[in-house]
Amino acid sequence: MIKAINNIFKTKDWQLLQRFGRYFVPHKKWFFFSIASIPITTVAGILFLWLVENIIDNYIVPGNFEGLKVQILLLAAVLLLNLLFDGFYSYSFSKSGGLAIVDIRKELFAKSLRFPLSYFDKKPIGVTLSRLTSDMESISESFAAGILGLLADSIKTMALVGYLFYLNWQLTLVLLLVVPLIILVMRFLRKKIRVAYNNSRSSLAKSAAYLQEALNGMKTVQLYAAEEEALQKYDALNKQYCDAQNNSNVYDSALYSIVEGITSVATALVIWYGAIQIWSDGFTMGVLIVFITTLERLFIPVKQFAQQMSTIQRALSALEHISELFEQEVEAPKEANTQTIPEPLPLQEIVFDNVSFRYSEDTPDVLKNVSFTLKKGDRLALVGTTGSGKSTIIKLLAKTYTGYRGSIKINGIELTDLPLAQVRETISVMQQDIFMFNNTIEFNISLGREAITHEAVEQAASFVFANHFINKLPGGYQFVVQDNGDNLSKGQAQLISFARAICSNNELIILDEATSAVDSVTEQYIQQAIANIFSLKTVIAVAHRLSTIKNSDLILVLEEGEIIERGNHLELIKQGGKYAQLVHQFEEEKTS
Ligand SMILES: Nc1ncnc2c1ncn2[C@@H]1O[C@H](COP(=O)(O)OP(=O)(O)OP(=O)(O)O)[C@@H](O)[C@H]1O
Repeated sequence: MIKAINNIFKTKDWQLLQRFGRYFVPHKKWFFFSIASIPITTVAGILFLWLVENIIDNYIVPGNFEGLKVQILLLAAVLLLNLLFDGFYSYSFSKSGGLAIVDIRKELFAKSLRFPLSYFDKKPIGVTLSRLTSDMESISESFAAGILGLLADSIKTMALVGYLFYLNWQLTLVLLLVVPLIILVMRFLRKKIRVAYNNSRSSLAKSAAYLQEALNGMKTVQLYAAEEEALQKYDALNKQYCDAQNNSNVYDSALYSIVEGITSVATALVIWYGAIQIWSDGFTMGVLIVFITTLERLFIPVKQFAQQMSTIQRALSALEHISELFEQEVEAPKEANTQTIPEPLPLQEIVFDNVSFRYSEDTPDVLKNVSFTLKKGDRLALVGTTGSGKSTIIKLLAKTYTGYRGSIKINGIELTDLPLAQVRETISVMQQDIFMFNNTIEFNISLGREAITHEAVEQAASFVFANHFINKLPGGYQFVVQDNGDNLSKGQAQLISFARAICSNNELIILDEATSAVDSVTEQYIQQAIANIFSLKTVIAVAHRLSTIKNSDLILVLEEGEIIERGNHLELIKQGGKYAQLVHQFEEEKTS
C-alpha cells in the first residue's frame, strides 16, 4: 500500500504536500484528534472480525446458543465504537483542514495585494480569481477527504491484511495475488488522470477569465453589437472545458471499473480456494466467512482508493496552480505598523539619464536614450502621438516596471536603490482609467487611510473644485458610488481622482490626463483644478489639454520612444516643428 501511495505521489507532489502541510501546524490539536482515532477504529475493525469468527465457529456451527446473546451485544458495541470514532475522525480532520484552508486563503489574498502592478498588466484577473476561488474550493472539498481518507484506509487495510495472515497465510497469499495487478493499473492511469485534471482546471480558469473580461466589458460588447462573437468565443471555451472534463471522467470511470473487476476476481479466487480447504478440513467455515466479509472491507478502501486518487489528483493540481501564486514575486512588504512606513522623500530633483527600456527581451525598445531633469516645483508635460512612450516613462518612475537601462535618480539616488514603499509615498499617480470602489465618495477620496480625516477630504475636494458637484449629490460625501463609478460622470470621476491624489499629500503628482471629453462646466473645473495642482506641486503630466501643456515649464515631445523636441510652449511654437504641428492640429480640431 505504501508503494501504491508512492506511485500516486511524485517528488513534486510530496514537495507540494510539505509546503501546504505546514498550514496544519497551528491546528494540530484537531489533526492529532483525528489521527488518534485511526488506531481505535482499526482495532475495532479487527475485533469485529474476531467476534464474527468466534460466533460462527464456537456458537452457531456447534449449535451452542448459550452466551450467543452476549456475543451479539459485544458485536453491536464494537460496531458502535467503530462508528463513533469514524465520525469523530472525519469531523476533527475536516475541522483542521477547514481552518488550514482559511489560513491559506488569507495568506494568498494578502500576497496578491502585494503583487507588482505589472503582474495585473499581464495576467487576466479571472485567472487569479479562479485560483483564489475554485482552486481553493477544490482543495477544501477534496484535499481533506482525499489525503486523510487515504491515510486511514491504508492503515486499516494493512492491519486487516496482518489479521488475515494470522488467520490463514495461504488464503491471504491467494488474495494478494491481485495486488500487483492493481498497482500496475494505478501506475498506468495515474499520469493520464493527472494530465486530464490539469487540462480540465486550466480550461476552467480560461473560461472564467474570459467570462470576467466579457462581463467587465459588457457595455462595449452591447454598444458594438458584438454579442454573437462574445457568445461564440465563450461557447468555444466552455466546450473546451467540457471536453477536458469528459476526458478526465473517462479515466475516472475506467479506473473504478477495472478495480471493481479485479475485486470480483479476488472474491472468486478466495471462494474457490476456501471451499477446497473446508472440504479437506484445512480450516473452518468461520474463517472462510471472515475472509469473504473482510474481502469486501478490504476492497472497499481499494475502490475508494481509486476515487480518492481522483480526488487527490484534483487537489494536487489545484495546489500546483496555487503554488504559482505563492511563487509569484511580490513587491517589498509595507509594514502594517504605520510608524514603519517610510517617510516620503523631500523631493529636490528627478533626473532621467539616457534611459532605454523594452517590455520584454524579444520586443524592441519603446524608450530610447530619454534624458531630462525635473526640479522641485517644475511642471513637465509629455506630449506625442499614441504609443510614443509617454505612459512608459511614468510606469518606470512609479517602479511599476524595472529593468531599464541608463539611470533614473530621485534626489541623486538611483531608483533601483529606493524602496518601492518610499517611491509610492513620494509619488501620486492619477491614472486615466480611474477605479472607483463601491463605497462612499468620502471613501473613494481617502481610500480608507486612517490618517486622512473628513476635514482633509473636504479640503482636498474644494481644492480641486469637486465640492461643487459633491454637495449637490444626495448624501454629499456619503453618496455611494456604484459599479466602478457608473453613477458618476467621467468628469466627476476625474475630479474625485484629483482629490484622491491631493489627499495623499505627495510632493510629486503624475497626471495621466484623460482624453474623454466632458461638458464645458466640468471642463472648466478640471482646468482650474489642474492649475491649482500646478501651483502647489511638482507635476509630470501626460498632457492632452492645450491649457495643461501651455502652463508647463518644460514640454517633451516624444516620437517612437525618443525625445524629438524640448522647450516651453513659446519656444517650441517658434521652432515650427512637430510640436507646432500638433498644436495647429489641436486648434483646428477645436474650431471644426
Ligand atoms: N505592458 C506592456 N507590454 C508590452 N508592451 C507595451 C506595454 N505597455 C505599452 N507597451 C508598448 O510600448 C509602447 C509605448 O506605449 P506607451 O503606453 O508608453 O505609449 P503612450 O505614448 O503613453 O501612448 P498613449 O498616448 O496612447 O497612451 C507602445 O508601442 C506599446 O505597444
